[in-house]
Amino acid sequence: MIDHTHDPRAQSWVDGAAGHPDFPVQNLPLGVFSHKNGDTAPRIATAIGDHVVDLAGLAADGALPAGLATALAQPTLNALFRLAEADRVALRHALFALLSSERCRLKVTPHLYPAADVVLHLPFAIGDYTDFYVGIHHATAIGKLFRPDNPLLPNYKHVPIGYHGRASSVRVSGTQVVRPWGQLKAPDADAPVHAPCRRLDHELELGLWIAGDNDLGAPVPIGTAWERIGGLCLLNDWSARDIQAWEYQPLGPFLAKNFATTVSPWVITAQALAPFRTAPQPRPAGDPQPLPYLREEGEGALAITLETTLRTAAMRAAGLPPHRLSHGNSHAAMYWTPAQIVAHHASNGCDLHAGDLLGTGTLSGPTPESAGSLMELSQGGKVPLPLPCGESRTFLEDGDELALHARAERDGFATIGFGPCVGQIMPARQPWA
Ligand SMILES: O=C(O)/C=C/C(=O)CC(=O)CC(=O)O
Ligand SMILES: [Ca+2]
Ligand SMILES: [Mg+2]
Repeated sequence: MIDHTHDPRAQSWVDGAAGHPDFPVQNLPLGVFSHKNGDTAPRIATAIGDHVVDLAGLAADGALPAGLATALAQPTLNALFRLAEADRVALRHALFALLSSERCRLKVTPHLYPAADVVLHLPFAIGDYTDFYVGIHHATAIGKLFRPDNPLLPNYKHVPIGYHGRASSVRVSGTQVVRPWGQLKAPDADAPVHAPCRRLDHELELGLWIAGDNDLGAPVPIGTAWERIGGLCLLNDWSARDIQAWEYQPLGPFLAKNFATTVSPWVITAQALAPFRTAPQPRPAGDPQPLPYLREEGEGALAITLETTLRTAAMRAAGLPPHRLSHGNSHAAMYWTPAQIVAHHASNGCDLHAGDLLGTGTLSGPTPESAGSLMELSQGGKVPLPLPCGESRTFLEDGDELALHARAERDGFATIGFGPCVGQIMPARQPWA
């Protein structure tokens, strides 16, 4: 739904919010923060420019729709996203009015804090996490590296492929990532060794935050699947490629991917993203049409600009900014849409609940510079990438800081950003010594 909250002429009275690259008043993402000093209990917030607004505080003052006060007083977004979509639309409209109208300055100011003074938390208590594989260029490229004769398996164009991930190790942006140990077996070795991962990689993905609930046994029809997407985030499905190559058959990724998954803290709501919905890429001639339960009409796809950057310890020491590793767009990457992912996941009656997290899969574009993992960028570790400071990388080294970025942009609309999804690699621990 596109309404006046998308008017590109609207500006917030909050200092620095007008023209902010991520959080102008047209975005109004939802998240959870606590104060660095003072009261450290987590509270629900929105971001506006370089500030956050405490929504529990605003609701307690009676400045937000009364029916939302209980959900807004919780330490996570689960209760708010269990409510009907209309409630989150009402919240967006109320926040837009409060933050764009100068008359509301006095009402909001007691609840406005500089982003630098707060810490952001995981926005949901995550019940379940599933990762898909809808990036067809990634699936083809990585398939070639794992299975040279058989890159894209015959099911790919019929079924949105996924694997069940692990919710316990999902962390918010900024959390350090400890290099995992695992079983590694070089192709020419007789036996595996147990050692720290040597081929540590990132995966550039979008995360879908589920809204609402469906009962066990009750599928989600494709026509209503978008209503179950509360919002999006960036997701880094850190991947230990050497562990993965040895363990993944026949059941798929396990310890190669469940040691850490990083998400960006702000939920970019489905309402904020409405102007950036577009028709899916037409399927190439000769590709099968989706089965009826996956057939989606209209503007089900998303056009979101994506970027990854890397900063090594040497670059940090030299005061250099992060180096761009890749840039692309979700529209060029996704063979299946967000609604197809949700409808397929629930098509057997699997119940999805508010705060569940679904990863899209790595969103590599069709060109080498838009690859969403180092495995692709370094062609399986064969071609090192040159970096500033005279360094190079095939895979991540200790001290490296990897960041994902995303923006939704379209002529005639204010650009909105996701805020970064960052993780720094820490050395493997030595639990076996
Ligand atoms: O075996 C393969 O082809 C590779 C599988 C994955 O790496 C799983 C995954 O995380 C998919 C993705 O992010 O696109
Ligand atoms: Ca993945
Ligand atoms: Mg993971």
